Amino acid sequence: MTEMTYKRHAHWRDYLELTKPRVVLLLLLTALVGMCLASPTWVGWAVVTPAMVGIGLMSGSAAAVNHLVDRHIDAQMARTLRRPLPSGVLSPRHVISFATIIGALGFAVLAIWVNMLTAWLTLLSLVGYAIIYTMYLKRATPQNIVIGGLAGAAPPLLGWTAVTNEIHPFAILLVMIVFTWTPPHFWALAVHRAKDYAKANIPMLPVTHGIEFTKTCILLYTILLAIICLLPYIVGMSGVIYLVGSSILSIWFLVYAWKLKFAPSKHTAYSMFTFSIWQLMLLFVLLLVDHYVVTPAF
Ligand code: HEM
Ligand SMILES: CC(C)=CCC/C(C)=C/CC/C(C)=C/COP(=O)(O)OP(=O)(O)O
Repeated sequence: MTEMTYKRHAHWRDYLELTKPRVVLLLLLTALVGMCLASPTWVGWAVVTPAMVGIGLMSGSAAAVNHLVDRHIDAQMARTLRRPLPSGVLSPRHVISFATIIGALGFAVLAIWVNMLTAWLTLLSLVGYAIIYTMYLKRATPQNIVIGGLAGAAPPLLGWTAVTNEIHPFAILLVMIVFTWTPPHFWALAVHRAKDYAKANIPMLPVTHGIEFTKTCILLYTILLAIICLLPYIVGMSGVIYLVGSSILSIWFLVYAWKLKFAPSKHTAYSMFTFSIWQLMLLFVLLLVDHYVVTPAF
């Protein structure tokens, strides 16, 4: 693309948009909860600050690479065509430089001030999302987001290893929660936006297997999620505040999934997508509150 086609000068907000800031904020909340649950007492800002900065920068870098790789398909979908690359506000070269700089900076922060295990695992997540999911899986299989979801689910583990420098089964349990949450989160949106994905020729589940099959998968994953959300209480990681709060959230999410399958209105799919974000956020806030209020040190 030549300079002639740029519509306006780039603004710092365009760079911020490349990092998918709201997604990264929720990822960081899950990382923070991983850090806090890794220790019975407050872990201290000396670990929390560099871990959040490093994980945040590397997630933002992964998101910017996603914008770069997807710029042609983003230009074909109503939801994404106004992004900085398809709208011609930023050039691919700008985006490559930006993603490289913040990605390398994030890795350096983790390597210097946190630990190498966390730095490598975060790099693995970056590669998982930016390369494996975006470049290959997204275009190859309707299971793209299930497998790719592992990268987005990693931050609680990254937070945990930042504190302890080891991989603990409780951290894997937190990863499993986000991993199982991802299909209903995304497929609810994909049902709402199925025509967009079909137009851009992306093999998302509603495009390849139809809306009804996708709704059944959403319901099954939501049931699985409700079961997995009981595990933190069952294994003694969390207490009764978590149990009560998470059960309410699970039932609420199940009602959405049930309604989407058996009694949908025009808005059910999008409302369920919006609720999914609140559900995950509140679930992790509950883990945090419960940890400091009722759960004895393990
Ligand atoms: C492969 C995994 C995932 C896929 C395919 C996916 C897909 C999407 C898509 C397409 C949107 C855009 C909706 C829109 O523009 O209206 C979105 C929004 C969002 N996602 Fe995900 N997501 C995934 C994982 C995650 C994870 C792991 C988190 C956080 C823990 C997350 C948090 C969010 C948030 C907060 C939004 C709202 C963003 C906004 O309002 O700008 N997502 N997701
Ligand atoms: C280092 C680390 C933890 C990396 C994970 C980074 C990350 C930003 C994960 C979020 C997953 C996500 C928003 C997928 C949507 O991509 P999409 O291309 O399907 O959606 P789009 O059409 O909105 O771009």
